Amino acid sequence: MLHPSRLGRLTLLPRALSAMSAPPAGASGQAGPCFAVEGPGSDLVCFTLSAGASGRPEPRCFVPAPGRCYSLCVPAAPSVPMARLHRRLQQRLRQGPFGRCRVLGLLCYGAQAALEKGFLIQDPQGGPETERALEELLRGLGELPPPPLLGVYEAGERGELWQCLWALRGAGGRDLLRRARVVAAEEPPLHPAVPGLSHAAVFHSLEAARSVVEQCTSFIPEATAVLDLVDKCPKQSKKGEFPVIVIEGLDATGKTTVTQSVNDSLNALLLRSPPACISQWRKTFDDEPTLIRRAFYALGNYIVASEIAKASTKSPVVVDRYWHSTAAYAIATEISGKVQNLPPAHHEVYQWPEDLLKPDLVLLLTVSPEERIRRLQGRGLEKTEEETELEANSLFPQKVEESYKRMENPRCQEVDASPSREEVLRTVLYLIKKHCGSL
Ligand SMILES: Nc1ncnc2c1ncn2[C@@H]1O[C@H](COP(=O)(O)OP(=O)(O)OP(=O)(O)O)[C@@H](O)[C@H]1O
Ligand SMILES: Nc1ccn([C@@H]2O[C@H](COP(=O)(O)O)[C@@H](O)[C@H]2O)c(=O)n1
Repeated sequence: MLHPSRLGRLTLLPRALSAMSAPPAGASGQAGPCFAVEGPGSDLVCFTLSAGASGRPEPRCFVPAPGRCYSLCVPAAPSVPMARLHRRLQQRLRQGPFGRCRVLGLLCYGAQAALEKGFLIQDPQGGPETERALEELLRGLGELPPPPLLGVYEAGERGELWQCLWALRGAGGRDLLRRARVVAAEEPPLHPAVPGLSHAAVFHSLEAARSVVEQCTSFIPEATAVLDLVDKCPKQSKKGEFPVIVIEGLDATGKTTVTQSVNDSLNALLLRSPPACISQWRKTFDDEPTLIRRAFYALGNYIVASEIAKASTKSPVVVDRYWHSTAAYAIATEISGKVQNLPPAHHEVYQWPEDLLKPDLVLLLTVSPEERIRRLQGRGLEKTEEETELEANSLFPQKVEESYKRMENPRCQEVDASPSREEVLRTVLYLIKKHCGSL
C-alpha cells in the first residue's frame, strides 16, 4: 500500500451512471457513492467522493509504485445480462494486456445507489497500454444501457487524489463528466454485498431460481433440460412418515463416509444434492456467474425434495448436502474478507425457503483445518499440497462453516467428525435416534 502522493494517476472505470451522477458527499453514509476494494486480505479499503478540499484523509492507497491503478464497475442488480457482463469482464481482465496486472474486487454502493460490482486493476509497470486496453475493452462491449463510464484518478499538487469521470465516445475520444476528490470512508457497518444477497445468490423460492435459469435457455442449452426436470416434479413436495436426515459440511469432512455407513445401518435411501439427473451439467453452470450457478443448485434442491418426498414414504432418507450447502457456499463466495463481514445471525439469508421440503435433522460435520488438510491430501485428487493448505486455511472455509452454523429452522447440529470413522458413526446414529426416535 502506498500513499497517493506517490501515484502518477489512478484510473477508475465505473459504469454506475445513477450512482456516479449523485452529488459528491465526502463521507460514507451520505448521498454520494462509496467504494470498497476487496483485497486479498480481510479488510475492505473504503473511499468516497468530496466536492473540494474536505480536510478528510485520502484512502489507504492501493497503487503499486511506479505503476498505475484502474478499475471498472457494472450494476450488480440481479439481472442475467449484468451478471454475465461482470463475468465477461472478469475473464477478459485475466488475459492479454492485463496479464501483468493484479485484479481485485470493487464494490460501489451508497444511500441512493444500487450496488455495483467491479474490479480494481493494479498495473505494476504503468504506461499507457493498460488504460488504452481498458478503453478498448469497454468500447468493445457494444450497446449497453447505461453506457460505460471511465473514472480517471489523479494525484493533485499536494498529493491529494482526484477522480475524473469520463464518458467514452463510441467512435473514440471521451468527455469529462465530473472531477471530485477521493477521500477515505469508514467500513460500512454491514458489508455492502449483504443487502443484495437474497436476490443475487441465495434463493428463497423455486420461482426465483426458476426465473433465472429460464433467462439462460438461449445461451445455455442445458438450462431447458434442467427446467423440464424441475417442471416434472410435484409442487410443494411433502415429506413421508420416515425421517429425513441431511449431512452437511465442508469438503473432506467425511460426509460421503458418514452417509454411506448411516445408510447401511438404517437401511435408508441415500440421496444427494445436486441429484444425479442434473449432475452432468454441473461444470456448465459452475462456469457461469454466481446468479446463474446458485440458481442451478437451488433448483437441484427442489428436484431432490421431490425424491425425498417419494422415498420417505418407504424408508428413512439420508441426504448428502441440501439447501444449507447451497446457501452457505453462496454467502461465503459473495461476502469478501473476514468472517465478521457475514450477514449477522438471524438474517433472512439464513432462513429456510418456505416452499422447500424440510428435513427432520441436519448434522454439520466439522473437523479442524489441520485434520481437513490431512484428509484432503490423503484423498489425493488433483490439488498440490500447497494449494490444499492454502484453501483449507483461507477465510473461505471459515465463512462457509460459520454460515452453516447460523442457519435456522432447521438449524445445523454440529458433530465433531475428527474421531475415528466408527466413533463418528456412533455419534451420528445416537443423534438420529435421539431426534427421530426408533427407526
Ligand atoms: N473419521 C475419519 N477419520 C479419518 N479419515 C476419514 C474419516 N472420515 C472420512 N475420512 C477420510 O477423509 C477423506 C474425505 O472423506 P469423505 O470423502 O467422506 O468426505 P466428504 O465430506 O464427502 O468430501 P466431499 O464433500 O469433498 O465429497 C476420505 O479419504 C475418507 O476416507
Ligand atoms: N446442495 C449443494 C451441493 C453442492 N453445492 C456446490 O457444490 C460444491 C460442493 O460440491 P461437492 O460435490 O464437492 O460436495 C460447493 O462448492 C457448492 O458450491 C451447492 O451449492 N449446493
